[in-house]
Amino acid sequence: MTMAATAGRDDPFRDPSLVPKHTAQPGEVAGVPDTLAVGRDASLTLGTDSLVVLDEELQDSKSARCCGLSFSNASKSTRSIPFYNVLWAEHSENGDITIQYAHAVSPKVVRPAIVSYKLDKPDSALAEAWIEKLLDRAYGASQRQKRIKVLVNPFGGQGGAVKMYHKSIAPILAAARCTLDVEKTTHQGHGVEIAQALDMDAYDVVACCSGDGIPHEVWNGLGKRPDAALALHKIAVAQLPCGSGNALSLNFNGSDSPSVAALAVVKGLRTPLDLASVTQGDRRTLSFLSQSVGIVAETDLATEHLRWMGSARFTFGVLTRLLSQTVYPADIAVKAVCANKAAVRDAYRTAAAQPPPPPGHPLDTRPVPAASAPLPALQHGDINAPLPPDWDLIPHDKLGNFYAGNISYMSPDANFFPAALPSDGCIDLVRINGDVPRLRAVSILLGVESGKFFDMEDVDYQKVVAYRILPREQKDGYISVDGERVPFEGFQVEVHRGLGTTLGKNERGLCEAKGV
Ligand SMILES: Nc1ncnc2c1ncn2[C@@H]1O[C@H](COP(=O)(O)OP(=O)(O)OP(=O)(O)O)[C@@H](O)[C@H]1O
Repeated sequence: MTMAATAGRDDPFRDPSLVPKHTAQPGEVAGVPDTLAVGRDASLTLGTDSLVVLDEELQDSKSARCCGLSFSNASKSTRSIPFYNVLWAEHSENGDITIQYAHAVSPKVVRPAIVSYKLDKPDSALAEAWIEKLLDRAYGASQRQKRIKVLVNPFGGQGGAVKMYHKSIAPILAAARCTLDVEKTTHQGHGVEIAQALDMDAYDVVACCSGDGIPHEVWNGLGKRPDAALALHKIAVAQLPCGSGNALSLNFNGSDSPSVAALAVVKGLRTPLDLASVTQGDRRTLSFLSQSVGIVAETDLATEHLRWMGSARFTFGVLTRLLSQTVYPADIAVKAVCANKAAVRDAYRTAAAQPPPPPGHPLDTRPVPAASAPLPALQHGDINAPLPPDWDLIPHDKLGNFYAGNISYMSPDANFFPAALPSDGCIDLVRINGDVPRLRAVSILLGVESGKFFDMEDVDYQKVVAYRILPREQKDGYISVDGERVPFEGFQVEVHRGLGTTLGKNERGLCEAKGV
């Protein structure tokens, strides 16, 4: 991402007043100058992608260090702050203009910083109009001053969520003038209860300082309400990564670093997200991330005792099972939309080539559901209904990995579903046989990290709108829905296009991942 750290690369001799003029966008205040003179030798200019601070005193002023500006090259008098990093700006009666921004301390850490200057001649109308223009560039179509219900799971990840929230997240949200209502989860399922009772008119976002478990609970809580469709549409669920699995943040904030994710949430665009109904027994659960049966589920859920290994735990777990060529027989029926990789790639490229909304226009153009609309009815029945006549139940005797994903990244180095489109109404389904020769199996595992996975011949990859899977010949085993263990019995999944809402960086609503 472009951050304040790039400031040092700017040409120190460039005259910011010569920065190409930005074309006025609808809603922008016409006639407001891009450059404000702030003192004898200083100016603030709205450049193409950043706010350019020209200040002769930056060359030797140590006091300006408290402003958080970078002094890697003390001879420079020009610094730029990417608009993306600008959090807030305001002015006082006596002509002070104060700009708060997220300063990149390192690629994984941003901290709030301030630049403050006095206008040459106090002019409230000018200051106000210029600040409006700056905030317009800084936020674009993203809502300013979001009202956020923050849920902190004190036991998420290594148990450091409360500390991470106060140290890395809250300062960024506060600097952006978000309205915050913070609550710690006190027990399992608390996220469901909070979302179920949430005052929908009081918040725009529920941000979870947690792993993927709390977002899963929040979407399910919203889904239990009598006004589920409206609640899922109105309330964006985001993650401020503080857990052991932070896939939601990796895919939409482009990072699993708490402070960088906080900035992404501040700047996030409302992004429609498919949610899938998983029916099992007589239960119906919403899934935003994944369902897995076989090697991934077993590795994820059966290796808790290896947590001390950190991220190597997963690789180790998969390797031991690959080498023993474990199979997990099942009968599977799918309703496919893209039945082969060529069709999948085509669908991805078509979506990725769509023009983004015009500047200032929202990405989310879904119609608002009626206030009384509940969760959508199942189009294909549940797991207990007869198999829809156009689905075939196909025996998979050698199944090794059954993995269905709604978004791309499952963990930091695993872009497992590179073709995933968050609101295409499909879930991406990967199937790999468990009896592939060991060396090839290992190369598949390595292919996930290297990005070659999708094209490997042993990897079956489809886009489906619904499926049913019935495990066979195993007394017990592991099934994971969004990383949580569910009973070992058959289940059916049906995708609801754009039923949920998250916040994302991508102007086309795509995941922050390399596609296909
Ligand atoms: N105060 C609490 N005490 C015990 N469990 C809680 C509490 N708050 C939340 N939980 C539960 O913790 C689970 C995991 O949460 P989360 O996803 O935040 O963390 P994680 O570290 O990524 O998860 P995991 O333990 O699954 O790896 C959720 O199922 C949630 O219900």
